[in-house]
Amino acid sequence: MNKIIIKKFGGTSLTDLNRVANLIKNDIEKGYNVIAVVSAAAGFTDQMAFQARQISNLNCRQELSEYDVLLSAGEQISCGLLAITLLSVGVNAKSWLAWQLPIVTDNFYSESKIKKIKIDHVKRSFAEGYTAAIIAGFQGIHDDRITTFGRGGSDISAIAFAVVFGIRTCEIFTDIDGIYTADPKIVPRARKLKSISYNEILEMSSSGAKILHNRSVQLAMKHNIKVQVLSTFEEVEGTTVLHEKDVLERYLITGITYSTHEALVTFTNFANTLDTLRDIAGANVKVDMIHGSSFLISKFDVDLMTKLLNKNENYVVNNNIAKISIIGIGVMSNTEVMYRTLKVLSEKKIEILAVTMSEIKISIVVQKKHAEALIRDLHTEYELDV
Ligand SMILES: Nc1ncnc2c1ncn2[C@@H]1O[C@H](COP(=O)(O)OP(=O)(O)O)[C@@H](O)[C@H]1O
Ligand SMILES: N[C@@H](CC(=O)OP(=O)(O)O)C(=O)O
Repeated sequence: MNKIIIKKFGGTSLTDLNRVANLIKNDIEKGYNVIAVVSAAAGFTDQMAFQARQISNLNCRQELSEYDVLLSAGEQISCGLLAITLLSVGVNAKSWLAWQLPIVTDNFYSESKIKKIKIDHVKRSFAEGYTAAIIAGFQGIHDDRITTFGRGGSDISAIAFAVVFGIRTCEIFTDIDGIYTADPKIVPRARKLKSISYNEILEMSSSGAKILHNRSVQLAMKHNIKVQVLSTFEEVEGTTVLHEKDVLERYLITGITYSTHEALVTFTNFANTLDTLRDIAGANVKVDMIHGSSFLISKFDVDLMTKLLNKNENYVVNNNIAKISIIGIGVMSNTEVMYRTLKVLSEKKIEILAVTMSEIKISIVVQKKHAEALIRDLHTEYELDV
């Protein structure tokens, strides 16, 4: 059997099927077989999620199971369209949905984890002369029901296929030519990184950088898979994700990210805060950055929290906040980073609503209206601008 290459195409790439098909065809002409993991076309999953949330808060398992049926639809469309495009340019391609292989997961609808992937069908198809296997990303099955892995989860599918096929490299194709020190849509002078460590990109993706799903990075790190982030539209060197010891460049700060997906909840009666936090955590709501009598939760969980706290009115919810994270190995032990961060905040007269630190990340919560300019100012302060 030919050697296999794994390529994942995100939603932003699938707007140009001919380009994607050409990238796959080039590898096949060089003698490889290709496993192409696909997402839904950009915006499709968002639109489905929006429609579902107009109908329901999706608080019960049965609804979440149906939500997964809906959310996984876009990947099926991409599979069919890409396979037809490949066949039309002479590539012997075949598409595979999760149930056909199968990709077996646990039963946590909308946040499921892969337990097992059966690869016999794909192997057999290559043996029969197919050269491209198009796999629907982001989806699995549990007891004959469709599951999904969490938004952005087709990166997880791609790395999982690299693991089960024993392939050491996984190529992630997107609309940008690599990982930058900040989102270039916000910081036009952001710098492209040649390489980045698993730990740093893990912190970046957990703190709002969309570029890779954090669980895909964990999986790649665990199985020693080199991840390459590449552009679908430009043939240039991308960014490689690897172990810290193999990273070439080193800056004081590796990247700055921001997220507006959280709400800041502040209790006016501090005495109740601990009991309340216990109840919230017991209801499976993730609590982040506890700061005095304030804490962060996902905006999606605000309704659930409000229901849990129906008798308690001693709190306020602020939805107009942003969490800015400064990431770099050893940021906490280097006092210079905190000094320079506080200097920028005080010069710009920006109030800190909450702050946390770890050895690799400093996160600060500020009013959302300050966030984008603040990221640019911090980026300049740390001499990251190109
Ligand atoms: N540090 C960063 N480096 C590169 N891109 C970033 C970064 N932070 C955020 N992004 C954004 O991530 C986008 C790619 O992610 P996404 O839209 O989910 O792609 P895909 O559809 O391929 O999965 C880029 O267009 C870019 O705006
Ligand atoms: N279509 C899914 C899965 C995914 O991974 O998408 P993308 O690769 O475009 O981020 C989503 O939008 O969440």
